[in-house]
Amino acid sequence: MMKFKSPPVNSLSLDFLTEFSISLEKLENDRACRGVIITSAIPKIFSSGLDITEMCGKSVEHYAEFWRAVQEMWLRLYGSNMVTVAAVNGASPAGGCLIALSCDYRIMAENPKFSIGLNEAQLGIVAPFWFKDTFVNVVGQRIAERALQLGSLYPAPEALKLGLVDELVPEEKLLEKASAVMAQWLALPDHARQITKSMMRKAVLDRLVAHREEDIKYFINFISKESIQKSLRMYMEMLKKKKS
Ligand SMILES: CC/C=C\C/C=C\C/C=C\CC/C=C/CC(=O)SCCNC(=O)CCNC(=O)[C@H](O)C(C)(C)COP(=O)(O)OP(=O)(O)OC[C@H]1O[C@@H](n2cnc3c(N)ncnc32)[C@H](O)[C@@H]1OP(=O)(O)O
Repeated sequence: MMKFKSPPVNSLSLDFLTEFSISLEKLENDRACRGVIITSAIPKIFSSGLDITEMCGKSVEHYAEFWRAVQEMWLRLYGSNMVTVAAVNGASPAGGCLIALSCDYRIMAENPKFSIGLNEAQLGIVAPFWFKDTFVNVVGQRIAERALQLGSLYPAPEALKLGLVDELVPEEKLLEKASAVMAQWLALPDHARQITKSMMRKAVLDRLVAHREEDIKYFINFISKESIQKSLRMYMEMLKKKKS
């Protein structure tokens, strides 16, 4: 089990992403480890997505390093040979949703206050093609098209209806259920499951691998625009104001 614990909201900073990728690599190379449950140690928050402060007012070099770390995390998680189960025990916007979408199975606490989705459009930014591909592979083209354009965040019951998560359980049963799902998936021979998983995901993974440097350039060019920086600053201010 991997429990995110980066207060206050498990935002995906460069350090967090680097540590996450290293942990995944270690588990992947451990022959005794066949599966991982991903959840959060922070009440009410699974992950608040990419750390917006990493994308605001930093150097081009920093943006490149940060974006490479985001790519690396996704390539490792989406391409993992292990069984991956997301036990979503709180809010899961944007990059948090990407992590859940990249797992093989998603169980969410049945709390309508917890929402999940790729809300990038609401911040005035664009979900990259590989976020979009991962989303389409889970919910299909039509739902993804609408959800991405509107930057929708769905409360848990709606997320279930759309197939964005596979099931809802009472919060106190979340880990028990995740373990039961893991046992069910691990009951199959690894090689058959792994080859099947790779067959289903390879095209989408290969697309980023083939365009990785180009994608970094796109990101830098996009995020460095003054209009985008302004949108992000306003969004951060809005988050802070919401508190007061
Ligand atoms: C042509 C172009 C083609 C292609 C494009 C190419 C590239 C693409 C370019 C860009 C794509 C970039 C992709 C980004 C994906 C992301 O993940 S963006 C992040 C989106 N995340 C969010 O919108 C979540 C925002 N947060 C919240 O909604 C709430 O904080 C949350 C519900 C998670 C928790 O609420 P609550 O418990 O009330 O906590 P607070 O809101 O009070 O937050 C506590 C403090 O944490 C700070 N914070 C929250 N989220 C973030 C974050 N994601 N990053 C950094 N900091 C965050 C918040 O400001 C509070 O700070 P404070 O205590 O006030 O100092």
